Amino acid sequence: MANKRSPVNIFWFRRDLRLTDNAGLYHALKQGLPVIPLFIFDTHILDKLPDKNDARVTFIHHALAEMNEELTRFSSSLCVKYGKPEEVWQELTAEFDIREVIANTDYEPYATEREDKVRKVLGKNKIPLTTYKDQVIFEKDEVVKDDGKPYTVFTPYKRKWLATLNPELHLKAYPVTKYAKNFYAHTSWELPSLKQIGFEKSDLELPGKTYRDVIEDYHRTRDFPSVEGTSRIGAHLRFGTLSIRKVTLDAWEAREKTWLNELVWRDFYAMILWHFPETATAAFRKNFDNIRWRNHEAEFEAWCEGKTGYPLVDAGMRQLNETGWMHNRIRMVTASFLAKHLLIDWRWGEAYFARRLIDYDMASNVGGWQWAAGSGNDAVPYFRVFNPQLQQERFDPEMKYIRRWVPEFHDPFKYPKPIVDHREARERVLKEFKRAFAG
Ligand SMILES: Cc1cc2nc3c(=O)[nH]c(=O)nc-3n(C[C@H](O)[C@H](O)[C@H](O)COP(=O)(O)OP(=O)(O)OC[C@H]3O[C@@H](n4cnc5c(N)ncnc54)[C@H](O)[C@@H]3O)c2cc1C
Repeated sequence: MANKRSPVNIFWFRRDLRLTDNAGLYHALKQGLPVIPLFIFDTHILDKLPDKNDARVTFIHHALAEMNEELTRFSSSLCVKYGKPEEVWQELTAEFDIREVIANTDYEPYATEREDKVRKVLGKNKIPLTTYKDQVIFEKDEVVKDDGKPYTVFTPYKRKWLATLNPELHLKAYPVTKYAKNFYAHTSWELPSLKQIGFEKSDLELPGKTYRDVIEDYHRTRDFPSVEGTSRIGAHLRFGTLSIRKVTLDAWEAREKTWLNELVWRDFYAMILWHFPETATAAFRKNFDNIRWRNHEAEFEAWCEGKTGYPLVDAGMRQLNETGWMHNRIRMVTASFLAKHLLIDWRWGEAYFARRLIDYDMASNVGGWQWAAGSGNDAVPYFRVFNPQLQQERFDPEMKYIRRWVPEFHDPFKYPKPIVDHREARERVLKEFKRAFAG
């Protein structure tokens, strides 16, 4: 073990919980000083989680345990702290002779704010904090319009993204193990249990890491919620337990490119949130802020519980509540139903998804919600109101998905009548949207 006062670098894990192909970790180890691998259970985040069996916390804990196991190969272990990051860093600067802190960039507004605070603490001790791109293929201003402004429409963004991509350069793996001998030698740090950080193990099944088997057929199967036609790797991309470079390389090398398109959407929404952080809570199209949302609490509750009387909407909400995941087609249908049929503020729905989705990602969730509500930068036109009945006929024609999640849908004694009439709801929302846009 290195002497406590001999110089070290620290690599701070956040949304990059893996030891392979990790940009920042590679650069940290390559420098030569012993590198302490650090993770902080951030109480600013944990204290706000209402469910003590939150599956995301179980997911992270599981990923940390796996990394710890792998680190024993290099006679090292994770240093895991619990608390407010700015205070934890204060303690770490007193405990170790830190020469540099290295991390991968986290683009969310809270992460940026947190980093600013930590930079101040480190700055007082003259310790630099260096960050690397790892979470996306292209970040910030790497894919922008010819005039240097950010794209706000997906299709031209995608065209430029594809034209900019050099797979040998942008998708190349970082060979972390080449310098693994530089991990700080220390095997006795303990990973706190879930209970020690105030949580319980979630009962939800955590998603697997396989995705290759869906790529070739994705364009045919992706819209049918009863088919296992999508990868379900969102949580692994969210927490970095899979490398976005490796996943994108596999998508790039496949014959069928529809799935690659989805990964570009992910970069697109991350870029939008970075350039327009205010859209996390405000409509991208400003005139949407004039809408008088009805915000009917009992109707919102019925939507959350999957009791709207629209079987496809209810199936989606029950799938979300019971598994922590919902199929993309049904995310669109349920989101549109809340914002348009019920005229409930899209932010209520966004917050509910944020609480329930294991793959919750602020950029994609806000992007998806604003798209469905019509307030987004490249959204579905405001006057297009998904008809849940027609959506069911097209995408769940044999009602397999509905039968799975709402088995009582045909029983008038057990299943509620529709909470709103489709035609009336459509007229109501169009009237309100027109009023809001005229004012
Ligand atoms: C209202 C709404 C809310 C959403 N909230 C989230 C969210 O919180 N987190 C999230 O990762 N995605 C979100 N999405 C996008 C999409 O629904 C999910 O990424 C997808 O359903 C996850 O399932 P999968 O992993 O099987 O995806 P696949 O279809 O297998 O796609 C592979 C990966 O590509 C990315 N991706 C796919 N579709 C999109 C998309 N439309 N936008 C951005 N990235 C995409 C995801 O990382 C996904 O894991 C939302 C969409 C809507 C309409």
